[in-house]
Amino acid sequence: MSVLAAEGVRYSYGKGAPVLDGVSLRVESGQRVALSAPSGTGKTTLARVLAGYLAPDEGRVTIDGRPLPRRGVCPVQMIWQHPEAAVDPRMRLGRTLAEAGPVDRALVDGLGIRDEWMDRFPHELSGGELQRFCIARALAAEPRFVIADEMSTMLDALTQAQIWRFLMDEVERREVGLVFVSHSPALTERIATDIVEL
Ligand SMILES: Nc1ncnc2c1ncn2[C@@H]1O[C@H](COP(=O)(O)OP(=O)(O)OP(=O)(O)O)[C@@H](O)[C@H]1O
Repeated sequence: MSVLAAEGVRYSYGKGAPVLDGVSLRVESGQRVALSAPSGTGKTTLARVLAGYLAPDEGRVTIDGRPLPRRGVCPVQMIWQHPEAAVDPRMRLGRTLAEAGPVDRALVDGLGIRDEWMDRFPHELSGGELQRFCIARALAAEPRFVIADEMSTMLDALTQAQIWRFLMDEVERREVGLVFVSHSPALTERIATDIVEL
Protein backbone atom coordinates (compact mmCIF):
# COMPACT_ATOMS: atom_id res chain seq x y z
CA MET A 1 0.00 0.00 0.00
CA SER A 2 1.18 3.54 -0.80
CA VAL A 3 0.28 6.86 0.75
CA LEU A 4 0.26 10.19 -1.06
CA ALA A 5 0.34 13.01 1.45
CA ALA A 6 0.23 16.78 1.33
CA GLU A 7 1.30 18.37 4.61
CA GLY A 8 0.78 22.03 5.50
CA VAL A 9 0.82 23.12 1.87
CA ARG A 10 0.87 26.81 1.14
CA TYR A 11 0.83 28.11 -2.43
CA SER A 12 0.51 31.59 -3.96
CA TYR A 13 0.56 32.61 -7.61
CA GLY A 14 3.16 35.37 -7.81
CA LYS A 15 2.90 37.88 -4.99
CA GLY A 16 -0.84 37.43 -4.45
CA ALA A 17 -2.56 36.11 -1.34
CA PRO A 18 -2.13 32.35 -0.91
CA VAL A 19 -4.64 30.19 -2.77
CA LEU A 20 -3.77 27.28 -0.51
CA ASP A 21 -2.77 27.83 3.09
CA GLY A 22 -2.03 25.02 5.51
CA VAL A 23 -3.69 22.35 3.36
CA SER A 24 -3.12 18.74 4.34
CA LEU A 25 -4.48 15.66 2.62
CA ARG A 26 -3.77 11.95 2.77
CA VAL A 27 -4.71 9.42 0.09
CA GLU A 28 -4.09 5.69 0.25
CA SER A 29 -3.95 3.13 -2.54
CA GLY A 30 -7.48 2.17 -3.50
CA GLN A 31 -9.07 5.31 -2.06
CA ARG A 32 -11.03 7.60 -4.38
CA VAL A 33 -11.03 11.09 -2.92
CA ALA A 34 -13.24 13.87 -4.27
CA LEU A 35 -11.98 17.41 -3.69
CA SER A 36 -14.97 19.57 -2.99
CA ALA A 37 -15.03 23.37 -2.71
CA PRO A 38 -16.68 26.31 -4.43
CA SER A 39 -15.29 27.58 -7.72
CA GLY A 40 -12.00 29.45 -7.47
CA THR A 41 -10.96 28.10 -4.08
CA GLY A 42 -7.94 26.15 -5.24
CA LYS A 43 -8.98 22.62 -6.23
CA THR A 44 -7.05 22.74 -9.49
CA THR A 45 -4.10 24.33 -7.73
CA LEU A 46 -4.04 21.54 -5.14
CA ALA A 47 -4.33 18.95 -7.92
CA ARG A 48 -1.26 20.46 -9.62
CA VAL A 49 0.68 20.52 -6.37
CA LEU A 50 -0.19 16.87 -5.65
CA ALA A 51 1.00 15.82 -9.11
CA GLY A 52 4.25 17.75 -8.74
CA TYR A 53 3.54 20.41 -11.38
CA LEU A 54 3.66 23.21 -8.81
CA ALA A 55 6.11 23.29 -5.91
CA PRO A 56 4.50 24.50 -2.67
CA ASP A 57 5.87 27.66 -1.03
CA GLU A 58 5.62 25.88 2.30
CA GLY A 59 4.83 22.33 3.32
CA ARG A 60 5.49 19.23 1.26
CA VAL A 61 4.06 16.45 -0.87
CA THR A 62 5.33 12.92 -0.32
CA ILE A 63 4.75 9.36 -1.42
CA ASP A 64 5.42 6.92 1.40
CA GLY A 65 7.27 9.65 3.25
CA ARG A 66 9.59 10.58 0.39
CA PRO A 67 9.34 13.62 -1.92
CA LEU A 68 8.00 13.04 -5.46
CA PRO A 69 10.87 12.02 -7.75
CA ARG A 70 12.13 14.83 -9.99
CA ARG A 71 13.30 12.54 -12.78
CA GLY A 72 11.73 9.77 -14.76
CA VAL A 73 8.03 8.97 -15.05
CA CYS A 74 6.13 10.39 -12.07
CA PRO A 75 4.18 7.88 -9.95
CA VAL A 76 1.47 10.54 -9.68
CA GLN A 77 -0.17 11.10 -13.07
CA MET A 78 -2.58 13.89 -13.83
CA ILE A 79 -5.54 13.93 -16.21
CA TRP A 80 -6.20 17.55 -17.08
CA GLN A 81 -9.41 19.41 -17.72
CA HIS A 82 -8.12 20.63 -21.09
CA PRO A 83 -6.35 17.71 -22.79
CA GLU A 84 -5.18 19.85 -25.71
CA ALA A 85 -2.95 21.79 -23.31
CA ALA A 86 -1.53 18.57 -21.87
CA VAL A 87 0.06 17.10 -24.99
CA ASP A 88 2.84 18.28 -27.29
CA PRO A 89 1.03 19.74 -30.33
CA ARG A 90 3.95 18.92 -32.64
CA MET A 91 4.14 15.25 -31.81
CA ARG A 92 2.07 12.47 -33.35
CA LEU A 93 -0.08 10.80 -30.71
CA GLY A 94 1.48 7.36 -31.12
CA ARG A 95 4.83 8.79 -30.12
CA THR A 96 3.38 10.71 -27.18
CA LEU A 97 1.79 7.50 -25.91
CA ALA A 98 4.91 5.40 -26.44
CA GLU A 99 6.91 7.84 -24.29
CA ALA A 100 4.63 7.18 -21.30
CA GLY A 101 5.29 3.44 -21.25
CA PRO A 102 4.09 0.19 -22.78
CA VAL A 103 0.43 0.35 -23.75
CA ASP A 104 -1.55 -2.86 -23.71
CA ARG A 105 -4.37 -3.64 -26.10
CA ALA A 106 -6.99 -3.78 -23.34
CA LEU A 107 -6.21 -0.17 -22.42
CA VAL A 108 -6.56 1.07 -26.00
CA ASP A 109 -9.73 -0.95 -26.66
CA GLY A 110 -11.28 -0.20 -23.29
CA LEU A 111 -11.04 3.52 -23.92
CA GLY A 112 -12.31 3.21 -27.50
CA ILE A 113 -9.08 4.55 -28.96
CA ARG A 114 -8.76 3.85 -32.69
CA ASP A 115 -5.47 2.74 -34.17
CA GLU A 116 -5.56 5.43 -36.86
CA TRP A 117 -5.42 8.17 -34.21
CA MET A 118 -1.86 7.19 -33.46
CA ASP A 119 -0.64 8.74 -36.73
CA ARG A 120 -2.47 12.00 -36.07
CA PHE A 121 -1.50 15.22 -34.31
CA PRO A 122 -3.51 16.37 -31.25
CA HIS A 123 -5.50 19.01 -33.21
CA GLU A 124 -6.75 16.24 -35.51
CA LEU A 125 -8.84 14.66 -32.71
CA SER A 126 -11.96 15.95 -30.97
CA GLY A 127 -11.63 17.05 -27.32
CA GLY A 128 -13.31 13.86 -26.10
CA GLU A 129 -11.11 11.62 -28.27
CA LEU A 130 -8.01 13.40 -27.07
CA GLN A 131 -9.11 13.05 -23.45
CA ARG A 132 -9.47 9.26 -23.85
CA PHE A 133 -5.98 9.26 -25.24
CA CYS A 134 -4.70 11.26 -22.24
CA ILE A 135 -6.30 8.77 -19.84
CA ALA A 136 -4.51 5.93 -21.66
CA ARG A 137 -1.26 7.83 -21.36
CA ALA A 138 -1.73 8.41 -17.64
CA LEU A 139 -2.42 4.69 -17.03
CA ALA A 140 0.38 3.52 -19.34
CA ALA A 141 2.79 5.26 -16.98
CA GLU A 142 1.73 2.72 -14.31
CA PRO A 143 1.05 5.39 -11.70
CA ARG A 144 0.39 4.70 -8.06
CA PHE A 145 -1.88 7.75 -7.90
CA VAL A 146 -4.04 9.46 -10.51
CA ILE A 147 -5.27 13.03 -10.17
CA ALA A 148 -8.25 13.79 -12.43
CA ASP A 149 -9.25 17.44 -12.65
CA GLU A 150 -12.71 17.85 -14.18
CA MET A 151 -11.61 15.38 -16.80
CA SER A 152 -14.99 14.67 -18.32
CA THR A 153 -16.60 18.10 -18.64
CA MET A 154 -16.23 18.10 -22.44
CA LEU A 155 -17.79 14.65 -22.93
CA ASP A 156 -21.40 13.74 -23.62
CA ALA A 157 -23.23 11.87 -20.85
CA LEU A 158 -22.81 8.40 -22.38
CA THR A 159 -19.10 8.76 -23.09
CA GLN A 160 -18.61 10.30 -19.66
CA ALA A 161 -20.21 7.27 -18.00
CA GLN A 162 -18.19 4.81 -20.12
CA ILE A 163 -14.91 6.53 -19.41
CA TRP A 164 -15.51 6.82 -15.69
CA ARG A 165 -16.54 3.15 -15.53
CA PHE A 166 -13.32 2.19 -17.28
CA LEU A 167 -11.15 4.40 -15.07
CA MET A 168 -12.88 3.11 -11.93
CA ASP A 169 -12.25 -0.51 -12.95
CA GLU A 170 -8.62 0.23 -13.76
CA VAL A 171 -7.83 2.07 -10.53
CA GLU A 172 -9.51 -0.72 -8.55
CA ARG A 173 -7.65 -3.47 -10.40
CA ARG A 174 -4.31 -1.67 -10.11
CA GLU A 175 -4.97 -0.50 -6.54
CA VAL A 176 -4.26 3.04 -7.57
CA GLY A 177 -5.31 5.95 -5.36
CA LEU A 178 -7.50 8.50 -7.12
CA VAL A 179 -8.03 12.17 -6.36
CA PHE A 180 -10.63 13.86 -8.50
CA VAL A 181 -12.41 17.13 -8.98
CA SER A 182 -15.92 17.12 -10.41
CA HIS A 183 -18.73 19.64 -10.37
CA SER A 184 -21.31 16.87 -10.63
CA PRO A 185 -22.69 15.79 -7.23
CA ALA A 186 -24.14 12.61 -8.81
CA LEU A 187 -20.77 11.61 -10.24
CA THR A 188 -19.00 12.43 -6.99
CA GLU A 189 -21.42 10.30 -5.01
CA ARG A 190 -21.00 7.36 -7.36
CA ILE A 191 -17.20 7.44 -7.55
CA ALA A 192 -15.83 8.77 -4.26
CA THR A 193 -14.91 6.66 -1.25
CA ASP A 194 -14.09 9.91 0.58
CA ILE A 195 -14.96 13.57 0.11
CA VAL A 196 -12.55 16.27 1.25
CA GLU A 197 -13.83 19.82 1.69
CA LEU A 198 -11.13 22.38 1.07
N1 LIG B 1 -1.79 30.75 -13.16
C1 LIG B 1 -2.44 31.50 -12.29
N2 LIG B 1 -1.99 32.73 -11.98
C2 LIG B 1 -2.63 33.51 -11.08
N3 LIG B 1 -3.72 33.14 -10.42
C3 LIG B 1 -4.22 31.93 -10.67
C4 LIG B 1 -3.62 31.05 -11.63
N4 LIG B 1 -4.34 29.90 -11.65
C5 LIG B 1 -5.34 30.06 -10.78
N5 LIG B 1 -5.29 31.27 -10.18
C6 LIG B 1 -6.22 31.79 -9.16
O1 LIG B 1 -6.15 30.91 -8.04
C7 LIG B 1 -7.44 30.72 -7.46
C8 LIG B 1 -7.76 29.24 -7.39
O2 LIG B 1 -7.85 28.71 -8.70
P1 LIG B 1 -8.14 27.18 -8.98
O3 LIG B 1 -8.20 27.00 -10.45
O4 LIG B 1 -7.16 26.36 -8.24
O5 LIG B 1 -9.58 26.99 -8.32
P2 LIG B 1 -10.69 25.86 -8.51
O6 LIG B 1 -11.24 25.61 -7.16
O7 LIG B 1 -10.10 24.70 -9.24
O8 LIG B 1 -11.72 26.58 -9.43
P3 LIG B 1 -12.83 26.00 -10.45
O9 LIG B 1 -13.74 25.13 -9.64
O10 LIG B 1 -13.51 27.24 -10.95
O11 LIG B 1 -12.11 25.26 -11.54
C9 LIG B 1 -8.41 31.53 -8.32
O12 LIG B 1 -8.69 32.73 -7.66
C10 LIG B 1 -7.65 31.77 -9.61
O13 LIG B 1 -8.03 33.00 -10.17
